[in-house]
Amino acid sequence: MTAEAGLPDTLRDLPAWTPGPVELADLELILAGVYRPLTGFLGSFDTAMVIAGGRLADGTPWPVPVTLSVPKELTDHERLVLQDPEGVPLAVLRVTEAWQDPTSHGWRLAGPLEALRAPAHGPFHGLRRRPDELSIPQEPPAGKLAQPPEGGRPPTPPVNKLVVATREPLHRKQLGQIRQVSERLGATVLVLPLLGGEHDESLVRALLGVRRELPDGAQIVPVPLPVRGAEQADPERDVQLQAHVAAAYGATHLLADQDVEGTAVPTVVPEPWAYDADVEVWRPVARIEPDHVQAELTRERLDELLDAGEPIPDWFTPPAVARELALARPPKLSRGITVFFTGLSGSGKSTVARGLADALIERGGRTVTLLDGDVVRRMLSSGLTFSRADRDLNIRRIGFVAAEITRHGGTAICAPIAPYAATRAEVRRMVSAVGDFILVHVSTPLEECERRDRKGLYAKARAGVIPEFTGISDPYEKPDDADLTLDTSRMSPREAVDKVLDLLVDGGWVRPA
Ligand SMILES: Nc1ncnc2c1ncn2[C@@H]1O[C@H](COP(=O)(O)OS(=O)(=O)O)[C@@H](OP(=O)(O)O)[C@H]1O
Ligand SMILES: Nc1ncnc2c1ncn2[C@@H]1O[C@H](COP(=O)(O)OP(=O)(O)O)[C@@H](O)[C@H]1O
Repeated sequence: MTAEAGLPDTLRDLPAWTPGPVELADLELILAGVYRPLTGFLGSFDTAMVIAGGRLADGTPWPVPVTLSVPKELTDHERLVLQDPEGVPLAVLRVTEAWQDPTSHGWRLAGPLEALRAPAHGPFHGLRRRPDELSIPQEPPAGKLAQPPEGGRPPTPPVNKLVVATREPLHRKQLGQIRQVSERLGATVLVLPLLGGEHDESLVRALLGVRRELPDGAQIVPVPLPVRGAEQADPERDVQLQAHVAAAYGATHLLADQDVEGTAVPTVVPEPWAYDADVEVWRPVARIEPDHVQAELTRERLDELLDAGEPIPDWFTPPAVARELALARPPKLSRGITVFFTGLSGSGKSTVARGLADALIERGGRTVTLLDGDVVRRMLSSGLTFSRADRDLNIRRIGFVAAEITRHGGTAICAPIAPYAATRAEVRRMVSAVGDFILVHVSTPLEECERRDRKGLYAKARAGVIPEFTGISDPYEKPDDADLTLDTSRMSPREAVDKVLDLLVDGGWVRPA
């Protein structure tokens, strides 16, 4: 890595691009040597071979396509600066191939990377380590040192290293299993929190909170390894990638839920454990008396307890972990939520949204921000037109603000037309990552909206004075994923508001009146 200086003169004229979150994580791991033998992003042939058979073109096993998407405009340059989301240059890509993905037809660039600067890390940056920065050699666990042969050099002690790569906190069961496996293998333990979710800091805190319950000397090193997109989300290949990462960090074994063949280091699947409720300890199922009661807390039950704000039992997880679970999934009554109205102009979105905001404020207990279509157009999105691109940008801006409000436990009520399903889905994804999202389709028929014509816009649209008018000369894609549908030609505004309130009360987000 070069020193923290500005961009070298020779690179200033190169085009720059900010890769997506998974690609940035890949870039960091390539530069850190964690993805060796990869030295850059893959080309079309390597990618096809990896997808088809889990091997690079030269036969080296590699589980997932590590590729870089770019807009077409960037495909005819020899070099490209890759930067972080704040625009800080991280690396230079020497382009060896520009290629088009055969399925999505999106453009990709391949080629080796040259590091410019180590990526800046936020919270817990002090824990990050590249493999070459780990404190090696590590001491073998006490009692495992072989005796030196007489007169000869002492042999290097066989040191096993168990890597536990996880996107979830460790509960009492997993902690017991890790202690058992590491003892059996005579292994030191390295926990790799796999970052890339909305609750990264919470995950790291939850793992630091159980440090004392891990085998002595266990290290915790966060590694950016987000879950890949749907088309690549294959649990076996994820384990294989984790095994590559583990190998780079010197692992001899990787703890896994399932045995996977051909991994870079062997996987170890712990034997099943359960809570022996009679003697109040976790232990291997095989060692629980047949007449004893075994307990487990399912994921569904855990979520129910968290949603209701009820305590997580101490037998299941240590208090430090329970605290983090509650922070990552707050009780529904205080969890952030976005209620997103969509529908034609004049369908009643603003009227119902305003009525809902008033009702929630009157009840108390929730902070409310109303992002009405017209108001947003004046403030956040002034200057935007009603072209498809501008409407999408407008909705994304609303989604961004709504997601921030939701992240901080607020209630965002949005009421734009939002005519395109794909953009609405994008907003649903953004918000759902940090809280809850409810889509309300105000499905009032066009004829009724046009009859109301509160602002005289339909008349102008029919006369051709306003072009690209939704429902007249521009499309509206009806949602098929609405959580509630309201046809306001058949109900009063009060009834419409009550239907949304009922949904919020039934779902647990709002206290019954
Ligand atoms: N061409 C065209 N098409 C649709 N609507 C138009 C247009 N020109 C102006 N208006 C007025 O703008 C309001 C819709 O803005 P939105 O931001 O909600 O639209 S979008 O979601 O970006 O499509 C909409 O307000 P509402 O009636 O509250 O929906 C209209 O008053
Ligand atoms: N049940 C109802 N819900 C909402 N609006 C209604 C209803 N019945 C009649 N209206 C009237 O329809 C018009 C809807 O306008 P508005 O709320 O601004 O719609 P939008 O925001 O979708 O453009 C208002 O004049 C409102 O009084």
